[in-house]
Amino acid sequence: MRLPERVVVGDDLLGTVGDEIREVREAKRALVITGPNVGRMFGEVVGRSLRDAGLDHGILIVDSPTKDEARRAAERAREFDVIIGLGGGKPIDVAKYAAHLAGIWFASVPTSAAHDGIASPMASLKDSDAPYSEMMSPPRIVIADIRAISSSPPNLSRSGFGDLLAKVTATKDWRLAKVEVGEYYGEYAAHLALLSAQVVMSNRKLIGRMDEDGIRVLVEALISAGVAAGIAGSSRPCSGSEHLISHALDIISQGKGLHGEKVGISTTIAARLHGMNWRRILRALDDVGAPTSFGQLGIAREEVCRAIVMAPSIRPNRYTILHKVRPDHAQACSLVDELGVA
Ligand SMILES: NC(=O)C1=CN([C@@H]2O[C@H](COP(=O)(O)OP(=O)(O)OC[C@H]3O[C@@H](n4cnc5c(N)ncnc54)[C@H](OP(=O)(O)O)[C@@H]3O)[C@@H](O)[C@H]2O)C=CC1
Ligand SMILES: O=C(CO)COP(=O)(O)O
Ligand SMILES: [Zn+2]
Repeated sequence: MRLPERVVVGDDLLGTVGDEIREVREAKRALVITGPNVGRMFGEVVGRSLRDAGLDHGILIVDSPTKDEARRAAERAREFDVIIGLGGGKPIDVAKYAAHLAGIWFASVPTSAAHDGIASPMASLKDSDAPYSEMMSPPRIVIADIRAISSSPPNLSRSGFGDLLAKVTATKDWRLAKVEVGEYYGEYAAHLALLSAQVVMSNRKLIGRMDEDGIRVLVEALISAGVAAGIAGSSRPCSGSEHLISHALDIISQGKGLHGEKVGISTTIAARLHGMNWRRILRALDDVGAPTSFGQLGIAREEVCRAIVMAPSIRPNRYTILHKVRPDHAQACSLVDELGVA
């Protein structure tokens, strides 16, 4: 099992990043990897906290989560003892991969609650051979500043809610794979991932308000889901057929919609194929104000039909309901029409 050593969740933590880093391990030089907007918003406060804690630091702005970008970051990181991934899923994934290549540890400092990669040991890099995550090491420390995350645009938190709902079908797919193809099924990791979905489902009204109380529930659930992946040793408890549809859309409809938005809507399709209550998933998305149709993300019906057909070929060795049903184009389109998610 690969788990973070320390997880700190609370208010106004960005100004304590330097002290937290020093608390976990002796370090003299920290490289902050962040995005352009987040760097502008929070780079200074984090930089000051590092200086105050006696750490020299550099800042690297990354635009896209590619392996090329992560390799460049790893080269730069050779002059540093620790990498800090500050921002959304993309800089955190680049930080994770760069730390892995450079052989140093890294800290995850999320500024949004849009995905469950905050505490997970996986990174998704976009120019890799495969359009899904690879195993790395988890962050040694996670510092989640609820106040900063609560001030992020609400569509980011709604996306995180969608990424968590996915655990309902991801864990169902995992159990199916045990029954149909004899895959290892981790009962504990599956229950933990499912719990993160159940907790946000039952707190959806609170989360929908997007205040600090609701965001805290969401962030803790995202961290828990990442821990479930750390326990399983793969993203299996967090990613099933719904993620395959979203990965296919990343290829077919590049740049449209956030990861968790696509995953959330795709969860209704996966739930329908499993014979589960898909309307409940759709209502939950609606209750927090998340998109309930691909059209809202600028993705056309035809693109969704093609993504459903493509999805089973995306990832070898991860059996899901899509591998069992293998919908053809006409069946995929009628599924989309039945659910009204086009
Ligand atoms: N490793 C894993 O286990 C997982 C990885 N992922 C990956 O994560 C990525 C998706 O992450 P996601 O966070 O949705 O996308 P991004 O990292 O692209 O973040 C989306 C946008 O939010 C902005 N942002 C972040 N925080 C704030 C804030 N506080 N205020 C204002 N704007 C903010 C970012 O700014 P800026 O431009 O500065 O970056 C960016 O423009 C995908 O690549 C996906 O594959 C998803 C799930 C799990
Ligand atoms: O997004 C993820 C979990 O939420 C990672 O899943 P993948 O391994 O399918 O990329
Ligand atoms: Zn995901």
